[in-house]
Amino acid sequence: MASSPPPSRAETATANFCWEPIVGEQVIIERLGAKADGIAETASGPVFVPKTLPGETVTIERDGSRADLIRVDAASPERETPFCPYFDECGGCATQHMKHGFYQAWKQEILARTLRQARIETPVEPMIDAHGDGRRRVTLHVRFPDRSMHVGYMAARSHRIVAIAFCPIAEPGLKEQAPVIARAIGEHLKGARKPLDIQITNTRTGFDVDVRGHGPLKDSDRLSLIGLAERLDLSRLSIHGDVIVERRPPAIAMGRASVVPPAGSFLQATRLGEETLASFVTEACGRAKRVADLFSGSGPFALRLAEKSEVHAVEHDQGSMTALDKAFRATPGLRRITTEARDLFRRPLLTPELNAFDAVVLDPPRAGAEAQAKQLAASKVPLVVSVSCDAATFARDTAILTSGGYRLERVIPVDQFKHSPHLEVIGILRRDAVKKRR
Ligand SMILES: C[S@@+](CC[C@H](N)C(=O)[O-])C[C@H]1O[C@@H](n2cnc3c(N)ncnc32)[C@H](O)[C@@H]1O
Repeated sequence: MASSPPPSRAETATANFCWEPIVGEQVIIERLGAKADGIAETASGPVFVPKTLPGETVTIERDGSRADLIRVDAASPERETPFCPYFDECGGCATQHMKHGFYQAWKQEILARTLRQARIETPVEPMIDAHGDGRRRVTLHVRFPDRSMHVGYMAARSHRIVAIAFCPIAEPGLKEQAPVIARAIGEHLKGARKPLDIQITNTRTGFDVDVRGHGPLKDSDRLSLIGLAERLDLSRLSIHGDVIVERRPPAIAMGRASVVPPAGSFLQATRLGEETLASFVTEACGRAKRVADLFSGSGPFALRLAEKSEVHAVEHDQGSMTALDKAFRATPGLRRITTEARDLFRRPLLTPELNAFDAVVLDPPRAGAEAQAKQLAASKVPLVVSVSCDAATFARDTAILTSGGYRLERVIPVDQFKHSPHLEVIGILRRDAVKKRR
């Protein structure tokens, strides 16, 4: 019987790619992907290796195109010792192994490249560090595999929990207290053994905790959680936004106002991030008489803009609109703020409505504001300040606005999610006065 020739390297690699993990393979990292993974080109295609840098020789274990780092054999001069003891395992941070200058240049280039691909030529300004005292909100996970309880963050690209005693990138106070709170809540709800996601926000009056993943509570659980909130001195405790107990209103300072956002609603990740974004927004709007703040949340921009301008705030979450209205009424000396709960994806402000404003601020979720940008592109509004947490949708929406006659004057990256690939960006767009048609 004729023996078949030995498989080529590519065939072996392809076979391994399909069927079994490869352990102990050495590769060279060529570049970084948008999520900060190092990318090595192999015979079976690109392989993504987290926590590696271009030029490094590393040994990996891989399953298809995804790999885990076993060791760095030859390190890049841009490699830094991570300051967090959990970094190697934890999926929360992706870039602590990069030297600061390298990290900044890499992040800035992701934005610049995305804009170039959308044929937007405006130069990107230097990135502003807005980490400040750290994240004011963290989400910890509680899982009940087997008979045990695990509390921590998810491991990178996995549902495995990495137990942590503290999170060094959270605000002082929150960094050690968050795992204590999550564990205590897990202990109280462990009877149901449901996976829990516990969002903890550091507010002016204490920790505001929203628990996701648990179904409706039994009366006995409810009572025991009220007792726990007392013992942990929480300001508020809610399950899926349903408030179990509010011992003190969990207030957040927004400019001169104090806001109590609805449980579990959106909040900028760091105080300095919010202040930095808001200061660019208010500076660009200057003394504009009427400003529309679209996707306004509980009003971090509206409440600051109202020191000089009348503001119409629009957002789909009715709770956020109520919180903003209440804060406005309790703050003396502000110009008028009106609020409107409206789904801006399905019902964007229409061009004739937009034409009543001297400036429009946009701050949509990651999906962007395509429908709203199209209405703006046809409007006469002289100034649009576009705030975004997603470079790709920012580029898409900006291209819509520039094709409608806006000039993109400035692009400012704001690094609120330090140690991650996420980046905030502010675009300032103006159009010259549109002559009235006869
Ligand atoms: C990135 S956040 C910005 C919020 C606010 N500007 C801030 O800085 O806190 C986006 C906001 O858009 C709201 N949102 C999401 N989808 C929406 C929709 N379809 N229509 C209107 N608002 C929406 C969210 O509730 C959230 O408050």
